[in-house]
Amino acid sequence: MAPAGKAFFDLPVEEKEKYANDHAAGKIAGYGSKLANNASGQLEWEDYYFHLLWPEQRRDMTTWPKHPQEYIEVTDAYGREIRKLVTKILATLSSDLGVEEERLERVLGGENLEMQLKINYYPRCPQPELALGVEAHTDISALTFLLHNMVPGLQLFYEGKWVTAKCIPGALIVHIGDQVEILSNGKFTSGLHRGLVNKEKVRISWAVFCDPPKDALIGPMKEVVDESNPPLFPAKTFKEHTDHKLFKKAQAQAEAQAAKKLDQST
Ligand SMILES: O=C(O)CCC(=O)C(=O)O
Ligand SMILES: [Fe+2]
Repeated sequence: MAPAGKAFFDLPVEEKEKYANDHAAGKIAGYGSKLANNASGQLEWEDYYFHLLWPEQRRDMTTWPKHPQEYIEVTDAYGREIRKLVTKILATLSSDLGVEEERLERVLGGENLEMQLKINYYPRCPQPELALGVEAHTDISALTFLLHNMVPGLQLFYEGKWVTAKCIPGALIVHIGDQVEILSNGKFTSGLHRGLVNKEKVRISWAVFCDPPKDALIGPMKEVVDESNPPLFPAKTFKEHTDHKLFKKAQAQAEAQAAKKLDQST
């Protein structure tokens, strides 16, 4: 799957632009480019490709790249393997929480559980200290599965500092996302992480986000809440959780911009 994904980004720009997304028109799937200042004033710089991978019957194949030729077949095969792994991991996490094995998968939508693929392409950056590929965040997903092209750049915030993830050939990195943190009432935590750009090499990562359907109600599960463990999060639909997070991000950006203006005018 990795060579097929990389080959897409090696295509001429005109070819890639045929798959361009259009957020303003509500078309979120496809090829996109990000060059923006984040809330801390650092430049975010990456290209990406985003499309739905699961459930199979909801895929829109017009949003999947047709070049390279093997893209669809290998990405489909990868998606099937990840889907099986999702069931296994959710069963293990459910057992750890002392609930039935199927419990987490069921609240996350069961058959309707979604997987979105995002391929991140971080260009070489001559001054990597001035730019970030993806700013510090936790994933809004339930789980995230990450593969990358062995160029270091993924960092996790651990015990008060940024730690660079090791590059282990063939290893799959699994993140707990916000939805599992909420369902477990904080027993599992959604890890803060970021993606750095590299001075010498292009970095590519493949993230599969495993999400509940938009209308699924996600709150701390009743089995993990009691008098001494009151709910730490309000129950909301996945869409409401997403909108809230986007709103807070936009607010932080606006505040940072305002502070910068004030700074410049004094
Ligand atoms: O590039 C990476 O390793 C991380 C990307 C990431 O965190 C994301 O797309 O949510
Ligand atoms: Fe992430």
